[in-house]
Amino acid sequence: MFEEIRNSDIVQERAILVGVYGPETPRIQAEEYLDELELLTYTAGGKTIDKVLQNRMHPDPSSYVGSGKLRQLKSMKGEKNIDTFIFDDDLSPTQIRNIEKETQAKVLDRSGLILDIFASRAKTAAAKTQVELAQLQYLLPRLTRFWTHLSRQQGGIGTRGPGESQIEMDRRMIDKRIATLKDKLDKIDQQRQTQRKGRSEKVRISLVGYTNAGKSTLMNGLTDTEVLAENRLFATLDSTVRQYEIGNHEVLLSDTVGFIRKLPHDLIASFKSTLDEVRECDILLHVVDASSRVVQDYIDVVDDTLEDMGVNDKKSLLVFNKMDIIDSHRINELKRAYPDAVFISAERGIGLDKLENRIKELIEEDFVTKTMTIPAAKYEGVAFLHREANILEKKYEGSDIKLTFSIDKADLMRLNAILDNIDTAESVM
Ligand SMILES: Nc1nc2c(ncn2[C@@H]2O[C@H](COP(=O)(O)OP(=O)(O)OP(=O)(O)O)[C@@H](O)[C@H]2O)c(=O)[nH]1
Ligand SMILES: [Mg+2]
Repeated sequence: MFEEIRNSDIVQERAILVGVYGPETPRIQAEEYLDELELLTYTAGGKTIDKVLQNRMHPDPSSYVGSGKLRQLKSMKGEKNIDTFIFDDDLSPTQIRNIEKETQAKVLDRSGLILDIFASRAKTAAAKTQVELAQLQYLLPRLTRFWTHLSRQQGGIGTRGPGESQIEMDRRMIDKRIATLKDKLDKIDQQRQTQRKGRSEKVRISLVGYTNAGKSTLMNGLTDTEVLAENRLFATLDSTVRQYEIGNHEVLLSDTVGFIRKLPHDLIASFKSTLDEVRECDILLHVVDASSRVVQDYIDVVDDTLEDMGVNDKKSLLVFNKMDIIDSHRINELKRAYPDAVFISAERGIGLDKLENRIKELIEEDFVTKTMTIPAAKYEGVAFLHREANILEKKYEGSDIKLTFSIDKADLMRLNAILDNIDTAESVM
């Protein structure tokens, strides 16, 4: 009995997905987008019953699709017992209101859906605060609709929404909450900056990429840890950092939130603290799901998002993942198109050695090998080298120590400052 009630509670919301195609978005691309929207809907706990695409020059400003299509949606709602229409683009408050009025169903747009997923998946305090901030910023311009919606539920059809003054009051309340959340995020930000300072000597590598590309699986494969990886979008919402070694280099590898086409702008802004890990790293590993039909689209979305975040001059390596599920013909095609990329299967552990070698090469690009004879009195310099450099050879010559080491160029400058330019220094490379 109890079980039955539980089951009826978790009946999935039944949704129809709606998109448009036309001169700017060819049909095949629009179909791919709706497939992605279906995965988003599934991630949010909904079930896609049908997908509807309309050929239009532009989305209709008052109702996104044309009025004929809107009537069709309405009749589909009755026939297929639909709860919700989910639109692939962001809708204006007016569009949402008009579509809801005509179809008498719940209407969601892409940003609303993504925010909902983020809200349900946020686990850490930081992620929760960041999502709430983005949600309120999304809600603010839509407040009128929100209220008419509420009052309809409370007072039945025909009840008028609350007066302007009540909306105004609510707006002020939300503004206040937004300010509080921003304060809270500033504090989290400061804490994280302090944490990051403490580990500045290590090479920092960030995994970035489209959601579901396999970033967390790769993190697990490289570092032998267990971060959550699953076939839903946005499995990871906060960043996780793991220390690990490549060659002789100590590396901090971070896994973070994935990107998606049309990620709501408020969301990127409020995830600043999480994404600082990416902003401040030395090397980006851009993970791509090679089994996708639209690989370059995914790469572009990630590159554009990085640019929006102000990240554009980092060393980066393209990593094509999921090689185990694509055929050799396609692999060759990709290898020709992306000659500098590394091809792996994070899940099967294929190609990880090669990937590590490439990472090592990238790290060492910035390294120089030096031999120096350091007088024992300059022990601070010796200590610095033990901390920051790879010591390749060490010989005692009387009270002096002769060291051969490889070191990051920036650290070499710091070393020179410490040693006050010892004149016995000689370069090997
Ligand atoms: N076939 C195959 N599947 C893989 C591979 N790597 C990851 N996957 C699957 O892809 C899905 C997503 O993997 P995740 O590691 O969670 O992806 P992510 O990039 O961290 O995703 P988000 O955190 O959601 O942005 C999971 O179902 C993995 O099992 C691979 O090499 N081959
Ligand atoms: Mg992940």
